[in-house]
Amino acid sequence: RQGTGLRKLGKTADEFQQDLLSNLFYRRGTTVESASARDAYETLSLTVRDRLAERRARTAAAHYASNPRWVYYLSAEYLLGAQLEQNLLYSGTGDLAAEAVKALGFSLEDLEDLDVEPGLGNGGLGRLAACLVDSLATRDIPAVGYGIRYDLGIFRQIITENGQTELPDDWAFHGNPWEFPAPDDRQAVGFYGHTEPIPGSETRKIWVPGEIVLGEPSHMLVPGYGTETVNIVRLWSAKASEASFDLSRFSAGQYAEAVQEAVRAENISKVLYPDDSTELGRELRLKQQYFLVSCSLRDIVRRFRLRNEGWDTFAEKTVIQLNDTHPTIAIPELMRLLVDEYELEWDRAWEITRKTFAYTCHTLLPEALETWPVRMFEKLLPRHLEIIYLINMLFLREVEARFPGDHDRLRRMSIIGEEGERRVRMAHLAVVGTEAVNGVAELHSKLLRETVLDDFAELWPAKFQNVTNGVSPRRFIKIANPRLSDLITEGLGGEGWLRDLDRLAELEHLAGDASFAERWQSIKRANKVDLGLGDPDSLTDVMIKRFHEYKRQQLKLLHVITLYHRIRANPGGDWIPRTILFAGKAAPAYHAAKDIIRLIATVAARIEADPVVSPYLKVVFPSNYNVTLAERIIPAADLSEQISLAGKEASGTGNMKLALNGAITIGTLDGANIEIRARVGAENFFLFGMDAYQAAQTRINGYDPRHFYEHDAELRAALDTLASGIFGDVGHRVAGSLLGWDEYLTLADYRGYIEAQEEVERAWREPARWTRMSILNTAHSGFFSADRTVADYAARIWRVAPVPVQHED
Ligand SMILES: CCc1ccc([C@H](C)CC(=O)N[C@@H]2O[C@H](CO)[C@@H](O)[C@H](O)[C@H]2O)cc1
Repeated sequence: RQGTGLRKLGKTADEFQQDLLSNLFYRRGTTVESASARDAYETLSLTVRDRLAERRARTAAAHYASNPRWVYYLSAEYLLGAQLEQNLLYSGTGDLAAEAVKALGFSLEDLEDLDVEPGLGNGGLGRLAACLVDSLATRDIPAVGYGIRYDLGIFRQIITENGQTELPDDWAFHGNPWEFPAPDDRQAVGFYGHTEPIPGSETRKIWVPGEIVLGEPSHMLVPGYGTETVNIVRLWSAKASEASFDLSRFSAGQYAEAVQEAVRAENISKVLYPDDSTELGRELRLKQQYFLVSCSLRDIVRRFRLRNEGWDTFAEKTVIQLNDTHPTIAIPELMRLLVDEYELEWDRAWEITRKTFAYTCHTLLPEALETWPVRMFEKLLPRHLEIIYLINMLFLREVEARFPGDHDRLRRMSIIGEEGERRVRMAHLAVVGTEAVNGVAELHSKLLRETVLDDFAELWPAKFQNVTNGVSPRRFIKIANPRLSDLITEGLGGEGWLRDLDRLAELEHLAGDASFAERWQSIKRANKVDLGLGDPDSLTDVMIKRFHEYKRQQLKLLHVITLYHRIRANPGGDWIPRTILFAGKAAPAYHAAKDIIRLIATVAARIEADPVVSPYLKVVFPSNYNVTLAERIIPAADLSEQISLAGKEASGTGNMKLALNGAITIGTLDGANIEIRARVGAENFFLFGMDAYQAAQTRINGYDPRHFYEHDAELRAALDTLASGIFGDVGHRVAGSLLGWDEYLTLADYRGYIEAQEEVERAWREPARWTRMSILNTAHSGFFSADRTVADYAARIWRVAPVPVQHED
């Protein structure tokens, strides 16, 4: 430590207090007397950050000394969640902080309410990235997450009777104490322009961009839990090059024009695209993707060349995971750097590139698989299009050799789609240019091999893998549900389970213990009281996820209407009080999903106002679902709704978080539901509906939703009520789409779903049985830890090993 400049950061309450006060004075420039809550929050954050930065310094030293193989995670989205509570837990300073801020006249809770949640993602894909970087650090694996620092994150959602309204999310409006801007690591990124041949070289070209934008990184610390490792996430924001301000126009009074180029440049990282399943093909989105990729690859190459090793070790020292197709342009970009800038031979460069990348696919929806118009590529990235053409030509030669004369196969597999407007198929480029392709749950990976990417799986079967998703047990149990966490720690004799989640299985023998079960139940009730959105003794039935017709929030709505009818038909019946909680955002341009949100809000208000039904049924829809709200809702849930049409939800991760917190799943054989049911036991899972193959067959055989309308009286009554106009024309529209095409076979699965809900009610009437099922769901969900997911990637795709970081002396 001598001469390292690393200050000894005290562990005692006094020393922590000292640090807090000196940060208030020297870094916040204020005094105890005039300190505001924001002063206290910023100061506490810096004081905690210092302790993580100290570990970061030791981590960097250990990584430099061991010259390891690095994992680089490229993702257009990260849903990191609120930072303060996590960093207090991971730095072990929670109690010290609570004491110290009291002296400033604040409580930790006050300050946690000021904590930022960087909403730099849409949903599952973005949150998975956050859970994986957390587990990479916890498993001591050297890694960097690269992303975009959007000024405006996922929109803030307001829910009224008219449905969803979107407001900009200026998440860092008050600044963000958890990041370290690093302007000295800026990278220049080119766009547009043209290419020029290089005399004597048939593969190398010069690219003369028409526009240059600067990428400025700022990194956030990613501490491991119960270990010393602190990795980083590096987020790029677009800056205009110095020369962009047009002084002559300014002095001519053309102020807007003077800054226009700067605005254009900075627009690249201005806002996150709020779509999570339909590509809109906007040029700015492709610009964002190339911006992320170009900055990150230059940074990765800079870090590699610091060690002066030859290019042949690049793929040994580097594995780059592509989080869906969004960063796939990285493949031709690395080829451009190696061939055009570092003058490697094409074949050698291609060998290195293919060995460096791996691709994770997160969807099965055809409309979510990105394809970009060739003409847009030609304009925006002319050199990359040339490189893609050459990659495709050599690839099709390989296919031709393997399947001679099979022209239809060549057309199907080509990276360039020739139907109609010519388009670059990013998923095909991702498969061709990577060493490994994986789905995110067993069924998903199987369907990828059998459907979307079947030709590629036939050509390269060994390339296709499965890595089932996982979630962070620290954020989604320890931080979200401290009561349950403490009970588990008591039951298992220590907190080891937080780093070894399979140990939850030891809870099985407590499932029959009446006092343990009683405490388990009372914790769930206390969490419901905290949530304060419904009667804590009611069955809390939760559907929390992005709105999409394949996720079938519309099916849940049909259940609500059916319950509404049943209760009105028999007001004195022995009805189980139920609180049905919806939460989630819809992409602003996804009108069918927004209709469902609006209809739910209208139905909720009508039930609330109905004296016969409201004593038994309450529909709540808290707005602006995000990571922080998820942490509040999940511990309070009894029933977890995972009712997507089988074959559509790649995995789901909310299903895992809810099961880990003792919620019992009602669901279809889709995504990771299948693996949850296999592990918690069929008797602890409410199953219904067609499986993926039956669903596909139903569509092939010709599906007539009206058949179910005509042959199911309750379904007909529910649809008639929706269409009756009492819920406005939105009800009519939703009923119309279900009776018209019903893309996701909602009506076909209705009766099975209603019967499963009746099974739910029978189980709920036996509290001991329900609590036992709840405990066993938690006990057998250890597999769904993101630590296990990372261990799978590390062993089967990344081939990396942990690098221990020594404790401070
Ligand atoms: C082009 C627009 C776009 C944007 C995002 C996406 C994501 C892939 C959508 C997404 O978040 N997928 C979800 O990923 C989770 C993590 O693997 C899975 O658990 C979910 O099942 C899957 O829907 C697709 C298309």
